[in-house]
Amino acid sequence: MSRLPKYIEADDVKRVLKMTDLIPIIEKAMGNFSKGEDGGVVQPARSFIPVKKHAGSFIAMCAYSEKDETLATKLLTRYQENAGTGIPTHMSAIILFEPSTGELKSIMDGDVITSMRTAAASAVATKYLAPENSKILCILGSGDQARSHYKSLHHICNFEEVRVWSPTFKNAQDFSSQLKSKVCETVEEAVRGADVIVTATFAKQPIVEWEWVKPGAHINAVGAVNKKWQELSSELMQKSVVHVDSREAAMKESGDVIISKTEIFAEIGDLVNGTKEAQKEKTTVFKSLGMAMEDAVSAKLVYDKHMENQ
Ligand SMILES: NC(=O)c1ccc[n+]([C@@H]2O[C@H](COP(=O)([O-])OP(=O)(O)OC[C@H]3O[C@@H](n4cnc5c(N)ncnc54)[C@H](O)[C@@H]3O)[C@@H](O)[C@H]2O)c1
Ligand SMILES: O=C(O)[C@@H]1CCCCN1
Repeated sequence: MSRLPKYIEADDVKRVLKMTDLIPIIEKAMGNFSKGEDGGVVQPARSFIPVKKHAGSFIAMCAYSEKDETLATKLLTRYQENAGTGIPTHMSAIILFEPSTGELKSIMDGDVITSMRTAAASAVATKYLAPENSKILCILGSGDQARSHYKSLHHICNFEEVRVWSPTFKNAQDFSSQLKSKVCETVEEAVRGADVIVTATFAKQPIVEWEWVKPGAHINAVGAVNKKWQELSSELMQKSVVHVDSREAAMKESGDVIISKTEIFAEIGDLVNGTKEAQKEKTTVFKSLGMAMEDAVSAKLVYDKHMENQ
């Protein structure tokens, strides 16, 4: 008997997905991922198809987690030139299967999950790596990820000040009128003295320099997902203790890691599992690339909560 998969639209994803539920689930998923075969996660390298004619990319990301009983793929487009047109720069759908039978369970919006699970992964990194009593948050970029990070990181630290910088001043002003923050005119002004820094931009060349960063600060570097792009200077990468979500992906996809030839200290999952020690007192970087595994556990959470309400 064939059954129709459940379609779950963005508003319904938003209604059931709560950051307080998501952060611990992503933390556990990052831990399982870093256990290798014992973690029961299968996550092949993702495929990028360049749509050169239109300056876009199509990305396919698949994962299975035995422990979480979830099997899913996210299909996503990234069209940077959509910025300012009213069409988002990232758009996606997640397809969820039942691992025990292979049945197609659901097709759901992937945009809300991409925003929230990326910010949740940075929240996990920040929990382990931010200096004690972090008070100043700096956000570079004012788009979708900048906004979701503003929300997720407030679950981890009691910030007294949030600073925002964006290449288009008006975008930073709009951000600040919606999410309480101070607009900065330069990256340097935003970064100096901050305890936690988020880089969530489409920069292709480094925008943050080592000398601006407060010793011991923690940086969540979310953009520059391309082997030729950098958000952080090579000096900053080399002098910081660098963490990633997936070593394998970082060596393949991260210009911040590849160009700087920096040494990766740990995956965030290693900190979760206690196999590597978090060095909170040092200047730390979490180079985030995003994992299919994060989408798969988030999609299962959304599906289960959505079906409870049916
Ligand atoms: N690590 C992950 O899991 C993950 C997930 C989703 C998105 N991303 C990446 O995060 C970044 C932000 O994504 P988003 O969804 O917020 O995009 P967005 O389009 O909503 O926002 C992009 C931001 O970058 C700024 N920007 C554009 N060009 C720039 C430049 N040359 N220098 C500095 N800033 C520039 C824009 O003004 C805007 O504030 C992108 O690089 C995206 O690919 C990473
Ligand atoms: O993990 C993700 O969902 C995104 C896809 C776009 C590039 C950055 N990472």
